[in-house]
Amino acid sequence: MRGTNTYPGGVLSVVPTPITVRVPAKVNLHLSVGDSRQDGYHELVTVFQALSLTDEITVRSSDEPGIEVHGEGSENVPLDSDNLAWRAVLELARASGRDPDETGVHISINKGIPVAGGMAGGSADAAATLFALNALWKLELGRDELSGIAGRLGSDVPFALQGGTALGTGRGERLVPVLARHTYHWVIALHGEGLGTPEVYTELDRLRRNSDNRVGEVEPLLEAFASGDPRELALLLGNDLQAAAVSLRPGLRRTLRAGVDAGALAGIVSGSGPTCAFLCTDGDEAVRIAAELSGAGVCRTVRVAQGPVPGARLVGDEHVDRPPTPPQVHA
Ligand SMILES: C[C@@](CO)(OP(=O)(O)O)[C@H](O)COP(=O)(O)OP(=O)(O)OC[C@H]1O[C@@H](n2ccc(N)nc2=O)[C@H](O)[C@@H]1O
Ligand SMILES: Nc1ncnc2c1ncn2[C@@H]1O[C@H](COP(=O)(O)OP(=O)(O)O)[C@@H](O)[C@H]1O
Repeated sequence: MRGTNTYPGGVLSVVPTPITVRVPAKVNLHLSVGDSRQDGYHELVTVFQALSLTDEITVRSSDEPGIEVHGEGSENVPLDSDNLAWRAVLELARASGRDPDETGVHISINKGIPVAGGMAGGSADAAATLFALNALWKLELGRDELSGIAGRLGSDVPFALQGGTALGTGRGERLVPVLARHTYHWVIALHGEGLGTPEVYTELDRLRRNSDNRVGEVEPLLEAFASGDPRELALLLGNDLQAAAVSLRPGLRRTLRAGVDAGALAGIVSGSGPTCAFLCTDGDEAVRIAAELSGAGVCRTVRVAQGPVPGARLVGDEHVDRPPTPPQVHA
């Protein structure tokens, strides 16, 4: 359902230099969760891929600061300092010596990424806001500085800045790009009600007291990018959080089965779920499988997506090459 959510109810009186940034959703192709750390986080080894489901964030200076959210699921997005985009404004203000109470920024978010779906939509909005404000405030912060600030906002935020395909370690915030030259085709099955990330990690800890099945090593998956064959990749997808998401939402089992029955090479819960992602042989197959899945009654709606796509970037600037990237994990 499409919606509009506005705060604090004002039509803007000043409209200088709006900056619009497009930012992608992610899927974890591999998500290996270690034990719980002292700080409550889990040590991860993950492979992120950025997908062509995107949010658009428009940031402008305004004498009526605030945030508005439009699009799918907007009614479930907070409009106060709980919004990750707003937290990004405050964090960047502090980091650049501004008064967080006097930012004079208005943000408009157009959601295309499912809310609370395990596709890191809130993190994407935070990353896009950092990227946009770096331009609006002419801060000229480099990739590493922005990424450091992003990591303080959430484990998934640095990846939304970077995009592409990347190996994430630590909480998921330490990234190394992975060279994945080929395009992969996905069907994404969305559910009406989201799952909370902390709840899913807690459920995994609970399940592990009785049985401790973990995904294998990440290296075979990294090697599979060389051929670009989705069949090879499909055999290696794995997510430790999947069992926990399915335990909390048993209906996901049916969704995963229906995608594979419809012809997907493999299906996986995306991150903490409940969104499911299905890898397909090619774009035509993805369209066909999406049509079949949407009639199967196992999810709210479906999308077709491709990956990898770039991270946060200015709208209108999509074809401008980025600076050279750091060393790659796989050539
Ligand atoms: C599971 C993943 C997989 O990429 O994403 P989602 O599927 O939710 O989008 C991430 O680990 C989510 O990252 P993100 O949503 O940024 O989480 P954060 O805000 O940093 O943390 C929210 C909560 O998740 C748990 N958490 C998160 C990351 C991590 N490595 N270990 C954890 O245990 C903690 O309970 C933490 O308080
Ligand atoms: N800009 C935002 N977009 C979406 N959700 C947000 C945003 N800011 C804060 N949230 C909150 O974060 C929660 C998780 O949302 P999201 O990042 O979309 O999912 P996930 O963590 O499963 O990938 C939502 O339930 C919502 O309350």
